Amino acid sequence: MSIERIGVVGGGAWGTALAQVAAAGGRETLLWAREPAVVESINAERLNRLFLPAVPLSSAVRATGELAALADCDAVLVVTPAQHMRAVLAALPDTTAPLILCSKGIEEASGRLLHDVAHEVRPQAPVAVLSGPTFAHEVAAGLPTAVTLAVADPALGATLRDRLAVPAFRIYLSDDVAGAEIGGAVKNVLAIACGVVEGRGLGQNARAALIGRGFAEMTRFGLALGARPETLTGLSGLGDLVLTCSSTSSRNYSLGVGLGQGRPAAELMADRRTVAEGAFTAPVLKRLAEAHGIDMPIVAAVEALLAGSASVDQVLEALLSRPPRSEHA
Ligand SMILES: NC(=O)c1ccc[n+]([C@@H]2O[C@H](COP(=O)([O-])OP(=O)(O)OC[C@H]3O[C@@H](n4cnc5c(N)ncnc54)[C@H](O)[C@@H]3O)[C@@H](O)[C@H]2O)c1
Ligand SMILES: O=P(O)(O)OC[C@H](O)CO
Repeated sequence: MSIERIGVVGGGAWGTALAQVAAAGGRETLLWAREPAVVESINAERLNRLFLPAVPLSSAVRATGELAALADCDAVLVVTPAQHMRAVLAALPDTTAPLILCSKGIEEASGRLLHDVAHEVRPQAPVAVLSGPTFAHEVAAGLPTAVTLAVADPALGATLRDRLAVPAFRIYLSDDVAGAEIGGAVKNVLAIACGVVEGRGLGQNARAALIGRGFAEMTRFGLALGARPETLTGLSGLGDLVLTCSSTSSRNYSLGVGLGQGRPAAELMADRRTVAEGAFTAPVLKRLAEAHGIDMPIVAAVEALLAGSASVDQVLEALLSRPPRSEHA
C-alpha cells in the first residue's frame, strides 16, 4: 500500500500542525477547515490566522472547505474536537482510506472511545490513533516531539509511520488502540485539576501529588477498559500527563487555573474559540468510572467544579479528608 496524498480533517491548531508535518519534503497535503477564514488565510498567506497564527506554513499545505475534496486521499488524519467527530466522519466522502484519529476525548452522549465511534460510522476504513505529548505550536515549528501511533495491523502501522515520521517527529508504533486513546482523554481532565492547584496557590508538592494520584486513576480506568500498563506509562499516557499538567500552554491547564482563581466555569467556557477537551470528557469519564465501579476522586472533583456543584475549597476538603489507604490499592 502506498500512501502519498494525506488529507487532514480539522483546521484547528493541531490539524494545522499535523498538516505541516505531512507536507514535509514538499508533499501535497489537503487540509479541510470548517471556517472559510481559515481556508482563505492558509491558501492566500500560508498562515492559519485563527488557530495557529505564529507559524508560517509550507506551500505544500493546501486548504479546502469541501470535505468531498478529500475523496482521493490515501490516508486521512481526523483532528476535530471529540464531540464533533461522529458528525464529521459521517460527512466524509465514501472512502476506505485509513483514518488516523488525532483528537483526545470520549464521546459524551454515547460514552464511547473515538475509535469505536469511527468503526461504527466508517466500518470499511482501517482506524489508527495518534497520541502523545504534543503542543501544536512546537510541532508546527519543527521542535523535537515523539508520539504513539496505535493500530491493530502492524503492516499498516509501519506504512503510516514511514509516510508521516520526520526526524523531529518520532513515531513509536503500538497495537494498543484503546490504551493510546484512554491516556490522551484522561490526562486532559487531570490537567484541569493541576491548573486549579496553580490558580488556588496550593504549591508544587500538591501539583506533583495530583500527577501521581491522577496517574493512579488513569491506570485503574485504563486497565479496567483493557489498556496495557506499558501504554499507560508511555508517551500517550504518563508522557502526555506530565506535559499537560505543567504548562500554561495547555488549554486544559489554563482552564483549571481560572477555576482555581474562583472564576465560574460558564464564564471561562463562554466565547472560547479553542477547545479544552477535558471540560467535555470530565462528565462522561465520571459516569463511566461510576458504571465500572472505579474510584476516580480527582476526576469527580473536576466534574463538580465544572458543573458548579462544589467550590474549590469544598473539593479540596473532600479530597484531603478521604480515609487513608494503601498507595497501590
Ligand atoms: N492543540 C494541540 O496542541 C493539540 C495536540 C494534540 C491533540 N489535540 C486534540 O486535537 C483536537 C482538535 O484540537 P485543536 O487544538 O486542533 O483545536 P483548536 O482549539 O485549535 O480549534 C478548535 C477546532 O474546533 C473546530 N470546531 C468547532 N466547532 C466545530 C463543529 N461543529 N464541527 C467540527 N469542528 C468544529 C474548529 O473548526 C477548530 O478546528 C482536540 O481533540 C485536541 O484535544 C490538540
Ligand atoms: O492544550 P491542551 O490542554 O489541549 O493540550 C494539548 C495536547 O493534548 C498536549 O499533548
